[in-house]
Amino acid sequence: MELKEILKAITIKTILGDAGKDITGIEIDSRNVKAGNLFVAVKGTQTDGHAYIAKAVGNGASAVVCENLPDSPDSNVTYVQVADTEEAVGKLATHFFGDPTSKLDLIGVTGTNGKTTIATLLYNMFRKFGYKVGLISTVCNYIDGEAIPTDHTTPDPITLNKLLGRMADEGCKYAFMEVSSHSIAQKRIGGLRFAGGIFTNITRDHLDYHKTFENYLKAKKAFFDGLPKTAFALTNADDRNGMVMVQNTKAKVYSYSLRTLCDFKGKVLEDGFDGMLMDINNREVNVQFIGRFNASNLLAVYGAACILGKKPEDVLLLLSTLHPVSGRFDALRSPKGYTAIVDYAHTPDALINVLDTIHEVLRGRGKVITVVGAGGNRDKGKRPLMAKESARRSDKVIITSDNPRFEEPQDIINDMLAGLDKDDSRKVLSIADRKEAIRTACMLSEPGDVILIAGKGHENYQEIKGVKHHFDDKEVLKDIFSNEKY
Ligand SMILES: CC(=O)N[C@H]1[C@@H](OP(=O)(O)OP(=O)(O)OC[C@H]2O[C@@H](n3ccc(=O)[nH]c3=O)[C@H](O)[C@@H]2O)O[C@H](CO)[C@@H](O)[C@@H]1O[C@H](C)C(=O)N[C@@H](C)C(=O)N[C@H](CCC(=O)O)C(=O)O
Ligand SMILES: Nc1ncnc2c1ncn2[C@@H]1O[C@H](COP(=O)(O)OP(=O)(O)OP(=O)(O)O)[C@@H](O)[C@H]1O
Ligand SMILES: N[C@H](CCC[C@H](N)C(=O)O)C(=O)O
Ligand SMILES: [Mg+2]
Repeated sequence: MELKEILKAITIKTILGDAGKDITGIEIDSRNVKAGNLFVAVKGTQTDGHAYIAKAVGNGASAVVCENLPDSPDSNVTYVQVADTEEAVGKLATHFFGDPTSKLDLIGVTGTNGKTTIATLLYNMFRKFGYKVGLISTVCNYIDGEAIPTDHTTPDPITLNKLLGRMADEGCKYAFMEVSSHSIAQKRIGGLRFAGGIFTNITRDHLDYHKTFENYLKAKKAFFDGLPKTAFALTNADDRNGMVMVQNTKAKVYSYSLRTLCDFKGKVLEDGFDGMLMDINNREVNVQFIGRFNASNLLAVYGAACILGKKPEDVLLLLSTLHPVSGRFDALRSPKGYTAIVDYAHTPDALINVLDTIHEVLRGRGKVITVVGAGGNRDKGKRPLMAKESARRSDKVIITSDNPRFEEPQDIINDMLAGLDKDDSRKVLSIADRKEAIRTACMLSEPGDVILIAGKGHENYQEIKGVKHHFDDKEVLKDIFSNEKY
């Protein structure tokens, strides 16, 4: 695409050099620049992209968008000066990749918890409706059936627009996407035109980055503030900040709730480890999900599908066929009659959340056995707390290994054990071999009991000293179940 065509997407201050040249790609990382690319210099959290302009040119960049023009410009390169490169990059990228959100409906999901669940369920549901659909999520991205691995919840603006561009080219009608607070604050979603936004909930998280809860909330709210009039904004009325999120949006506001009357109102009529019976807008539906927070997620999915024009009865029918997202409160029933739940909970808060939900459903009718470890070379402060919160909410805890990375598994286990007082210690044992730990939990379980296997969820590996060894909690369980006598 011609440089001057790309530049139509933004307001420029100065231009130095030829604007008629053909641009072969856009990059924000000098290390990825190839011949004929446009390099956009962005000020980051660690360093300033302006320091890498010469490197980008060395790698073949033929044009540069920047806030400060270099002192000694290269005569073969076109320099474009703008007020804010972070603001410009999304707009440039989306224009370069064919303005994908003018061709498909993009729905963003934001909030502290439930983004992956809701975005993935909407993706699954709309595929079942017969559409080609895209998904951008923490676990994996999809262009209809094609899986594309990811290492971000919301990718950088170049990767994101490239993905959306491919989705549009391949005929996707919808794209469902997780919108992280980082991506809003860093304008990774700049230039995208959303057809809808969904808010789940907000609790303390990511304060290392946002510094205060107030800033974190503002980042989330900015997403709704930026939605166009044509979009919908679906919010959770049960969250104390649910209505704050949408108070300044131009979008059409809808709400969902398990407590108050609103557009999409739900109630849990019966719950068990096989699923729930819910009432949604006065219709009953059986769903294969466990726990009140999933009832809330399902309401968001139901609401969004109805707003997107699907008939409530068709939506409910599909809702009943959906399965939990892999490793998110993923329950397996053993032949012996106990339930094992694989969940990605890898923080004290998430463990509290999951264990409290288990007790809500169990209502004292069985024991809870938790198998948990903590990752190596990551936040050490959470280790003792993870052990303590697990012990407080379980009849038995088996402390084991997660991804030890470059640490010794037993050292990590010892850090966890340090969080236990005398009473807690009585119900805790440690088995470093994760397979053995799961096997022991199964052996200790009786019909009606629940085992929580926490921390690794969908991960299918165990990372030890730089090598990822195949390991899958669910596979281990299935193997144990197949040899179980009942
Ligand atoms: C703290 C943070 O969010 N950082 C993100 C940010 O990078 P940054 O601002 O730190 O970049 P920087 O290293 O200071 O560099 C500044 C600029 O110089 C460029 N550069 C740098 C070096 C070089 O040699 N050449 C060069 O051109 C960089 O490409 C960048 O454009 O912008 C980059 C591009 O978008 C992101 O990849 C990067 O994510 C880092 C790796 C990260 O770990 N982010 C996490 C915290 C994150 O984004 N998480 C959220 C939520 C996760 C969840 O809870 O679900 C997510 O959406 O994934
Ligand atoms: N609506 C909810 N409210 C509270 N907790 C939830 C909710 N939905 C899911 N959870 C819990 O939070 C965990 C993460 O869920 P999910 O992956 O859907 O969230 P996310 O917002 O995508 O998180 P991330 O920030 O890691 O991408 C789940 O394992 C589950 O235990
Ligand atoms: N993305 C998170 C998840 C970690 C999950 C856990 N299994 C671990 O390895 O610590 C992290 O890197 O902290
Ligand atoms: Mg997620």
